[in-house]
Amino acid sequence: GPVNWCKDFPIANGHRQSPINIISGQASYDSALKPLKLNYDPSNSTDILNNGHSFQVGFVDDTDSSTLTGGPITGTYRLKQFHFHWGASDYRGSEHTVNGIKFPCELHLVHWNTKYLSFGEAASHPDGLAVVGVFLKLGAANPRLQKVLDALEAIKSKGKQTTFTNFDAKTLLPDSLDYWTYNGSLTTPPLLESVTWIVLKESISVSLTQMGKFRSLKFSGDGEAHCCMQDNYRPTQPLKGRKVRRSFK
Ligand SMILES: NS(=O)(=O)c1ccc(C(=O)NCc2ccccc2F)cc1
Ligand SMILES: [Zn+2]
Repeated sequence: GPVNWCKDFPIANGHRQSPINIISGQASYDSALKPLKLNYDPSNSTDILNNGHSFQVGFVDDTDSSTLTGGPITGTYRLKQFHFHWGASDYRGSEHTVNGIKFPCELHLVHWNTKYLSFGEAASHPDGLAVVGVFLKLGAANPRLQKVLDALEAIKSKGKQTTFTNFDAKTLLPDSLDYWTYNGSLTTPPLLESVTWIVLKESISVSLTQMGKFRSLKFSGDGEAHCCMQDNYRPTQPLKGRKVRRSFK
């Protein structure tokens, strides 16, 4: 788990590790930050996969049809996948926290800079990746999550994958695209310090029942001892002098 990662990935103790606790009062407003532009083509979604530490919905990323532009980044970043992190209880599960507050779940939309040839190549450059983080807050059932959650029946255990087409990732976003942004890393090994983080201020809702569906997944593969997929979040990491900016007054 996270405590041992530094043995195999010394960058775990690096200077721009993620996630972090966002202290809203210390985030400085930057009027130079542009509005986020997320243009996602629903026909680009391809599959949903249980990769043994989360589940992810994959997108075709061989053209600029599902992109992130504007915001704190320059150029065009392509959507590769989205996935979630969640807890065993409703009081933890998010990776980023706000003023010490944990959410039960956090969505990550992962994009890579098209100035590089592929995601893998981009992941090794400081401006290679951009991840949009969205908090999920306990409340009314979120109908926009339902299609994703219903697909989990088919990918209960590690390594399971099924087709997942015509999904519009934009439907998972809150009304406001106000955000905090800072320079960070992947939150799972290889923990590469190549991510411009864009964490939305507004959350989307998730119900207790829907959280139960996330927790019904298994870390384990078929035939292995059943191990519920939960608490798949990394604890917050030291800021080490980084500045967090905000796009909103
Ligand atoms: N939780 S997150 O920070 O949003 C995050 C996003 C993507 C990855 C990933 O793609 N790992 C595999 C990987 C990494 C580097 C190069 C190729 C890869 F497939 C890991 C963490
Ligand atoms: Zn993630």
